Amino acid sequence: MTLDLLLRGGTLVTPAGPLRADLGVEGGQIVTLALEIYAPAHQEIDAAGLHIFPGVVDAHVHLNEPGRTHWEGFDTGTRALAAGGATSLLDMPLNSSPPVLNRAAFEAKRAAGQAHSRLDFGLWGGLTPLNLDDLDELAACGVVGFKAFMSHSGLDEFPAADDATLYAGMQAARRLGRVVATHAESDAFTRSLTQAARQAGGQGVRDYLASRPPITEAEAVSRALLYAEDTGAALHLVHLSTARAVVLAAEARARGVDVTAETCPHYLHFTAEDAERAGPLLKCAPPLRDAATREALWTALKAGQLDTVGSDHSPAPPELKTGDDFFALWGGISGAQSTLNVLLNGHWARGVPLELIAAVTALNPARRFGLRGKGALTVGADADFALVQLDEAFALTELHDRHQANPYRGEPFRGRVHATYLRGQPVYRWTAGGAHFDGEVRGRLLTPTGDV
Ligand SMILES: NC(=O)N[C@H]1NC(=O)NC1=O
Ligand SMILES: [Zn+2]
Ligand SMILES: [Zn+2]
Repeated sequence: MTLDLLLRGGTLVTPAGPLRADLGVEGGQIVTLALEIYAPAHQEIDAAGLHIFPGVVDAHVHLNEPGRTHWEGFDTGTRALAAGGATSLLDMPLNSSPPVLNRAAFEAKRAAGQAHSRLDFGLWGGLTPLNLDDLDELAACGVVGFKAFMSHSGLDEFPAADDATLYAGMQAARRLGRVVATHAESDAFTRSLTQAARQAGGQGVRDYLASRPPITEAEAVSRALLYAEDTGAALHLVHLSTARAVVLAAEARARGVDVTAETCPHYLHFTAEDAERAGPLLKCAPPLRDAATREALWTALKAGQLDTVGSDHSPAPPELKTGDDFFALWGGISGAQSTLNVLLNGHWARGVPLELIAAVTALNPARRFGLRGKGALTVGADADFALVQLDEAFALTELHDRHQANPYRGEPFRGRVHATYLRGQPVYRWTAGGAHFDGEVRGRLLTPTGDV
């Protein structure tokens, strides 16, 4: 047997911890793992001194193609993801246009992904009052789950799910064997607090932060958990920004609710004070919180109470991030490239184990969304991995997403991604000469196997 590729001398980040081992690839899959592999190979890579992470499965990105490719698209978005060590992504049903609310919109986005995605991609369908009748056909198309907003989404074409819609959507999702993901902020709270702030003439960053206090998240999370408990649906709480919400999820899980919790790198890396300084680049919903909350999220992560970390990469053109009225600016953070790096900073500064980083960025999202062959460095899995020089310090200056403005620009990190491989082929390589992307587009549609 001649292997296609042999990685020699690296340290694999396995679920049981870092392990010095060689890794052999054939036909795009990992076919052998051993302390030393003697089989001949067409290509050998000296991975001595490098850590090999399972490719990041970013379950929360907004690539916005078709329809808003000038905000972000599959080509630029997947370049940034690959440079950050990602090999798979799950794209949200908005802010592409039309949003993925039915079969035709699914097919349009699938075609765009197949034409332009450098990475394997799965698609979320939307759950809104407009498309309860379309959930069955979206499931048949292969959506990984249904995403609902419990407050205004920022786009009128993707209306928030009222309580009855969310409940009915969960009943359908349970029947269809799909996860429901919620953007859990209370519409009643956010709407009235926003209105009150604006009526009082508030239009600054502090006014915005104050209009979405932690109770707006806790209240919506509680309601979503109650509905999941009642319907038996699988619930994925995206972008939790407070430890209180994480605790609510953990308590529900302890009493048998099928719930997983995501946070995002920006809640682990930045604070409200950073937002006050940096302004529009750090506008997001839920908003950034204080330093104590950030610390509590790291603690929850280390305690295993956060299942996944997704980027919620949601960029917009500079003109939508410019203006005096902070409420009117686009809310969304450009973070596709930096998820693994934020977590590696947590490894260095807070002792987050490498295998936990691999779990929240790869294994857990792959399992939760039924992505067979993804998420771990095991024999039979797709040969998706990132080669990382763990102790290499650098400032993030080369960003590959569509727009240059990025809150992570210049941030100090330690742990540089030197190469990313998808199904045994390089998609990204970093050398002293700079970044190199493989010319070919090979992304495949990922559909859930059903074991959610
Ligand atoms: N529509 C959209 O991308 N919204 C995202 N942006 C953000 O900051 N929070 C979100 O849910
Ligand atoms: Zn959201
Ligand atoms: Zn999002």
